[in-house]
Amino acid sequence: MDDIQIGIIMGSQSDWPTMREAADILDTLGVAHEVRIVSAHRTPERLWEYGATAVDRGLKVIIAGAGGAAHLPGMMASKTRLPVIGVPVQTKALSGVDSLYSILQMPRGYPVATMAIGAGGAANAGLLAAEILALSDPRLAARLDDWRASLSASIPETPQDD
Ligand SMILES: Nc1c(C(=O)O)ncn1[C@@H]1O[C@H](COP(=O)(O)O)[C@@H](O)[C@H]1O
Repeated sequence: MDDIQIGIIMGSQSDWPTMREAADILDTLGVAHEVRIVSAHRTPERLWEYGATAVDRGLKVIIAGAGGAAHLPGMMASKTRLPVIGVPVQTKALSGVDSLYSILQMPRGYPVATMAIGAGGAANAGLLAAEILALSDPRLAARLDDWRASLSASIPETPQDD
C-alpha cells in the first residue's frame, strides 16, 4: 500500500463496530488509511491538532463517524479544507436520526458529505473516499471498476428460495 491518504476518525471506541466497515472496504480496495478515536466533546485538543495537521500530513479525505450529538464531522470540516465524509452512527435512544441530523444540517460554507445511518453508511463512506482518490489514481480506479462489476455480477436476476 502507498502513503496514508485517508483518515478514519470516530467519536468513541463504541463506534468502531460500525466504522470498521469503512476500514474493511478500504482494505479490500488496497487503500492505505489510518484509524483514530477523536472526539469534539471529549478530546477537543486532539480534534484541533488532527484537523490542523491533516493537509500537511498528506491526508486527502477524512471519514468521520459519530453518534448522538454528532459534532465531530462538522467540527473537523471547520478545521480543515479536506473533504469530510460523515457517518451517522446508530443510537439506542433515537435510532441514529439524532446523529443524521447533527451531521447533515451544516451551515453554508462548511459541507460534510453525509452518508446513511449505520454500517451501510460506513461502507459507502469508504467507497466514496476511494472514488475521490481514484480521480487521480488510475490503478485504484481500475480496482474500483472491478469491485463494482463483481458486486453487480453477484446480484441474481430472480429471487431465490431459501
Ligand atoms: N458524537 C460524539 C462525539 C463528538 O461528536 O465529538 N464524541 C463522542 N460522541 C459519541 O458519543 C457516542 C457514545 O459514546 P460512548 O459509547 O463512548 O458513551 C458515540 O456514538 C460517539 O460517537
